[in-house]
Amino acid sequence: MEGNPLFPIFVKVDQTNILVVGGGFVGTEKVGALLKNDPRAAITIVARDISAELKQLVADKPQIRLLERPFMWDDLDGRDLLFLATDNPKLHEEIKPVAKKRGLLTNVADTPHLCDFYLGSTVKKGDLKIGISTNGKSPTLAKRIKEFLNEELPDNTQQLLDNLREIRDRLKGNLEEKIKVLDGVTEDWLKKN
Ligand SMILES: C[C@@]1(CC(=O)O)C2=NC(=C\c3[nH]c(c(CCC(=O)O)c3CC(=O)O)Cc3[nH]c(c(CC(=O)O)c3CCC(=O)O)/C=C3\N/C(=C\2)[C@@H](CCC(=O)O)[C@]3(C)CC(=O)O)/[C@H]1CCC(=O)O
Ligand SMILES: NC(=O)c1ccc[n+]([C@@H]2O[C@H](COP(=O)([O-])OP(=O)(O)OC[C@H]3O[C@@H](n4cnc5c(N)ncnc54)[C@H](O)[C@@H]3O)[C@@H](O)[C@H]2O)c1
Repeated sequence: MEGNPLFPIFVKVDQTNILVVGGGFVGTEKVGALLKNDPRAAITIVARDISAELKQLVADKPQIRLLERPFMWDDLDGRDLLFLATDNPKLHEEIKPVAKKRGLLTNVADTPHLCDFYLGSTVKKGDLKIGISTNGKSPTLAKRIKEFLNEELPDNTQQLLDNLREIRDRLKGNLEEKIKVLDGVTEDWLKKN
């Protein structure tokens, strides 16, 4: 396969039932990434020990459930997405095929071959969100591209989006005519900024 075959989607994590197994460094990173995108994210965390940092991160989020005990098979019931982030790779190998059979999409810390999906590096300017993937080749490069885009994207991006929405709502005519006008309005945006 040449190039990056991953299909990007943007998930509504406030209406997704997410299970994170493991509450150490990596578990905290994954929960942090979910909450940074949407503080309403619906997450259950099950871990033998949940770190003080993770407890603090979710302290003001009543929709997050903390289960401080070892993983049990029933924990998979009703989940949509699964993150495996324990320090026990054997446990991950065991859980993954069962999760797959039950139709769950799984991300396994540090184990690309067991992942159904990867997390991307994300850039956010108001309503604009850009997801970056290097197909697992270099998360460090993804981070650098994120920093570059954060720096270079104009500060008026949200204003432009709001204006475009207004223009779009006001425009009469068929879709083709609308696209023509909206293309015209945005043509020089990045060049001017
Ligand atoms: C988006 C982000 C979210 C997150 O998960 O935090 C993310 N990694 C981030 C950072 C980061 N991760 C690592 C470093 C250290 C330096 C380096 O290795 O480059 C840095 C950089 C840093 O921290 O500066 C270590 C690492 N990561 C993976 C492996 C395993 C392997 O490659 O085999 C190892 C080696 C572990 C080891 O050797 O011990 C694997 C994955 N990491 C991914 C995502 C997926 C691919 C995304 C893509 O295609 O680009 C994938 C495949 C699976 C997944 O995790 O979903 C976040 C983006 C940065 C940001 O936005 O700030
Ligand atoms: N620490 C890093 O910088 C880093 C970076 C990339 C990948 N990794 C990998 O990610 C994995 C997790 O690393 P970490 O640093 O988060 O480890 P950690 O020791 O900080 O956390 C492990 C977590 O798993 C929980 N756990 C272990 N067995 C369990 C079970 N049976 N049921 C429920 N919870 C259980 C522990 O209680 C703890 O909360 C490791 O495989 C590691 O190699 C670590």
